[in-house]
Amino acid sequence: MSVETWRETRRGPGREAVPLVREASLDLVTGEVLALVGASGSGKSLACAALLGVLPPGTRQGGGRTLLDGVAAEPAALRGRAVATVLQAPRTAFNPLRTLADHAAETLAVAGIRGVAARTAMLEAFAAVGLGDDSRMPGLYPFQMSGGMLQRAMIALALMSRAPFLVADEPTTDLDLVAQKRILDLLAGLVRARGLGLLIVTHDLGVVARLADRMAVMEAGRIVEAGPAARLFAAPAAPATRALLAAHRALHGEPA
Ligand SMILES: Nc1ncnc2c1ncn2[C@@H]1O[C@H](COP(=O)(O)OP(=O)(O)OP(=O)(O)O)[C@@H](O)[C@H]1O
Repeated sequence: MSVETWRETRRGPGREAVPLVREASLDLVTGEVLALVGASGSGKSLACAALLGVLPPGTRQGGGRTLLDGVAAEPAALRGRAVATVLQAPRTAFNPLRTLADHAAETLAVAGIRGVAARTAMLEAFAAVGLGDDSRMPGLYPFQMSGGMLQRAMIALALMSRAPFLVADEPTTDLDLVAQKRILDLLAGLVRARGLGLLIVTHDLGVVARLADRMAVMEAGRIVEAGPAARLFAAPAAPATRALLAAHRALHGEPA
C-alpha cells in the first residue's frame, strides 16, 4: 500500500502566485517509517497538508496527485480513513467542551464502529497507547490532561480510525524531553506491532536515526534527496542533507 503526493502550492492570487512546494513526492509504505526533514520553512508542513487535503488559507494546490495502491484518490477521502494524523500541538486538536469518550465515539463512528464494539475498541486503543490504567480516562476533558497524555490520546484516536497510515507533523515539539522519548517509542512500537506506515516530520536527526527506514530531505519546497536513512547518514549527496547532518553533529559534539 502506498500513498504518494506531488503538489504545487502557491501563495497569493493569480499571476503573483509563488510556488511553495514542488517536486515533492512522498511514498508511504505500511510497516515503514519515512522521515521528512529540512530547514524551517522548507515546505514540510505544507507537503503534509497537501497530502491530507488541508492546505491553510492563502495557499492553493497547483497540481499533483495522490495515489492509494496506484489508484488516484482525493486527499479528503483518505483523511481519517486511510491516513490518520498526529499534530504538533495536541491541545488545539481537541474540542475543549468534549470528553475523550466523545472524541473516540466520533472517530469510531466514521470507521463504522458503534455501541459495545466502540467502547471495546476505545479501551483497547487507550491501552495500546499507555492510557489504559486509569478508568476515569474516557470521562476526562482535554484541560484535565497533560500535553503528553493528550498526544497519547491523539495517537489512540488515530488507531481507532483503523487508518493504515499515520502522518505525524513534529509530534513531540510541545512536550518535555521525557514525554518526547515516550511518544517516539510509542510510535515506533505501533509501526512494528501494527504494521502502520508512518510519515514523521521532524527537526531532530537523532529521531530520524533511531526511527526512520527512509528519509526525504526538503529544501526550498523541493525534495532534494530521498532514500534509506542509513545511506543518507553515511553518504549524504545533496548540500542540504550535508548541512543538516553537519549541524546535527556539531550540536551533539560528534565528529563531522
Ligand atoms: N498559510 C500560508 N500562506 C502563505 N504562505 C505560507 C502559508 N503557510 C506556509 N507558508 C509558506 O510556505 C513555506 C513552507 O512552509 P512550511 O510551514 O511548510 O515549512 P516547514 O518546513 O514545515 O517549516 P517548519 O519546520 O518551521 O515548520 C514557507 O515559506 C512559509 O512561509
